[in-house]
Amino acid sequence: MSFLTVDAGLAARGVHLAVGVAEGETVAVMGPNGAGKSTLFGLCAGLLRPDSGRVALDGRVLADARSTWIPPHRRGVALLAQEPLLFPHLSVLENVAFAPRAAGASRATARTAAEYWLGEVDAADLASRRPAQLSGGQAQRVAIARALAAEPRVLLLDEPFAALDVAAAPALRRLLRRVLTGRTALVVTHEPLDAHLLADRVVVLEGGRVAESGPTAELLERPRSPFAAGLAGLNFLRGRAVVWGPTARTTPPGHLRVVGLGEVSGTVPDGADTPAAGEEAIAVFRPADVSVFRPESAPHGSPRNAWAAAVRELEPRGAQVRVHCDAGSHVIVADLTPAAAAELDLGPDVAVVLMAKAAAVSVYAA
Ligand SMILES: Nc1ncnc2c1ncn2[C@@H]1O[C@H](COP(=O)(O)OP(=O)(O)OP(=O)(O)O)[C@@H](O)[C@H]1O
Repeated sequence: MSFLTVDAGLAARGVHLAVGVAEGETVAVMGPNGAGKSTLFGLCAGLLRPDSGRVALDGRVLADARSTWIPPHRRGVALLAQEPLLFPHLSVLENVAFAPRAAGASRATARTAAEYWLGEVDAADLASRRPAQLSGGQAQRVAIARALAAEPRVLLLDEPFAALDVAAAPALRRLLRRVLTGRTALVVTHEPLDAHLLADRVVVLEGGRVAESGPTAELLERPRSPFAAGLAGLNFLRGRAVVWGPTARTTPPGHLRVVGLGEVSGTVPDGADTPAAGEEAIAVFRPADVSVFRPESAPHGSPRNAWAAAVRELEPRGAQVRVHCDAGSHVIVADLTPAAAAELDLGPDVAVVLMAKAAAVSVYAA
């Protein structure tokens, strides 16, 4: 059983989340707006009460839909908000000492603890300042020290870099990497890089449910949800695996039928699960591996995937042009050079044929 176990729902929000976190594990929580990230934190921190299921920490139920309710300050769960919420009238040291004081420590013990944690976040020299005299990055470090001074068993960080300017983020990222090592924590982030640097594992939420979970690198390489595919910058199609004939053709070995698009051929990557016929399967491919043709000049009889599509919009993207296309009921994006986009005279509503070699399409079981 996990150290922190959430298997809890809030019907009014259409949310039911099942998430387990091992002791000492840091988990990145990702997902689009409204996916349930804040609800997950609220359930853990004691800001929301589940109306089904329960939340438990180290075998002790923190909240359930019936009678159990441990109040926030007795859970051993610290929530760090996007904005560092420091008491404006207290010094930095007093802010950090507040947590041990509230837990019953003597003034001297609380002060010693505060000095220790300020040292841990490289903010010892800020001890006598007021919050108004801190930069955003400094205030966030102090807020982290305060959260840690409460000696929480679980730390919840809600987009810790959201309120920081880009210049302050790298130092805080290094700091968090250090303090999160071996700590039980959940971190909401929109950055795959932060998931990779700070967390052991990613949980992706979509529509109030856990869509997928796994090590960051694996999730980006073989996403199983449209959201994770978006993070990885990949086109994503979901369908059912098909096997042709009594002996399935083996090159290319992966085929799936995608509703609203047709058949897609790809290759099962090493280490991925080959889908059985009829099973749900996923195809992903890079926008750079999609070729765009005008219908009249599209090559025929090629073994590639070919989809009739219409350009929806063009988007400049660094040295490339990203072409968003409607192909059946799906959106497929292709990256072209500006010269190629100009030569094809692409624009909204222009009819095109999109092609992708089976070797460039990864197919695996959903
Ligand atoms: N106070 C509220 N009352 C009712 N429903 C809410 C409330 N807050 C959020 N919801 C709903 O609960 C669902 C989950 O929302 P939640 O805020 O947990 O998502 P989120 O992943 O944190 O989103 P964001 O990235 O926008 O912060 C959504 O359908 C949302 O509309």
